[in-house]
Amino acid sequence: MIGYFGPAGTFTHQALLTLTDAESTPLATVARVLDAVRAGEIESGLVPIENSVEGGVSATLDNLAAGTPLVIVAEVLLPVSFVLAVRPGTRAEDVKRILTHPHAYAQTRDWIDQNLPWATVTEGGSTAAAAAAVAEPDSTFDGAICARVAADLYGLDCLATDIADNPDAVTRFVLVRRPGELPAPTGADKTTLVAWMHTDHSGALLEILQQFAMRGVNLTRIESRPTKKAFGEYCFSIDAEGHIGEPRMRGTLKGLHRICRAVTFLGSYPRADKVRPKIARGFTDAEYAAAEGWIDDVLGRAPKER
Ligand SMILES: O=C(O)C(=O)Cc1ccccc1
Repeated sequence: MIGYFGPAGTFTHQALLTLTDAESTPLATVARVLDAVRAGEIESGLVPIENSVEGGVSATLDNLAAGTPLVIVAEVLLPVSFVLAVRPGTRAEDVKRILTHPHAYAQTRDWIDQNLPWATVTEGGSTAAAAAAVAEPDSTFDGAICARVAADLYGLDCLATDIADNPDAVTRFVLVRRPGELPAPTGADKTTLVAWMHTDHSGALLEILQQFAMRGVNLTRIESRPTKKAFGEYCFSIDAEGHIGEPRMRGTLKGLHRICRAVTFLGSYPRADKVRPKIARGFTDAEYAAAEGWIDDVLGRAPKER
């Protein structure tokens, strides 16, 4: 059973339908999805992690960083487009109170300011939960910013469609499981991790970045997040190109383990866009293997199984 950030009609639900038609169940918050996976109540869970306008989804990044480690086994990229959904009969001038998810508001803020300057916006739940709340006859909310499917599902009318400030917005979702066998390397993979650095010396972040740079490993996302343990203390949430099964990435992870206070490995999995990294001279698997072979020769030992 796959859990997803619900209820039915969320963008996460749509992302899930592009991935599989396996049996699924909605859960009301990102934390509930991740905790249900940890508890073994569901096999895997799909949650939003990043979008092209707002950046990282803090609820997901922080829960993955701090909770019992889970691993990402797949990612989905979904173009998102928003509608303003209302109970049938509601006119634009009647839309005084809007309910939506914080990331949906962040992506439609200018449109709301320009078109409904009298409206106040409340952030909470998911976009589909907002649509369901607006559909209640005695709802205190007049409109929801959500996906068109959510408006249809909860019997609402669309007062406006395609209201995103940035029409090309894309959201990335990840499917997580309890740690176990990892997806095999495909040559177009990503690795996600959290680096908890020592804070007692200068240059600690530079040392972390060096571990990637010196092995030709490109980053696709890096964000500092508060550790929530002490004011001013941060960890780094990182996505990098490559798979832990590849020597460049293994070396990077080993290097990070040596220099960091802790490293939380959050998975190596195929990239949704299937983009293969450009591997610079000196960093290919064959060159790593040749270097190991050379050491074996120098030490006069039989080549190891690699
Ligand atoms: O609330 C939803 O529908 C979600 O799945 C989270 C979300 C919100 C806004 C853009 C993309 C994903």
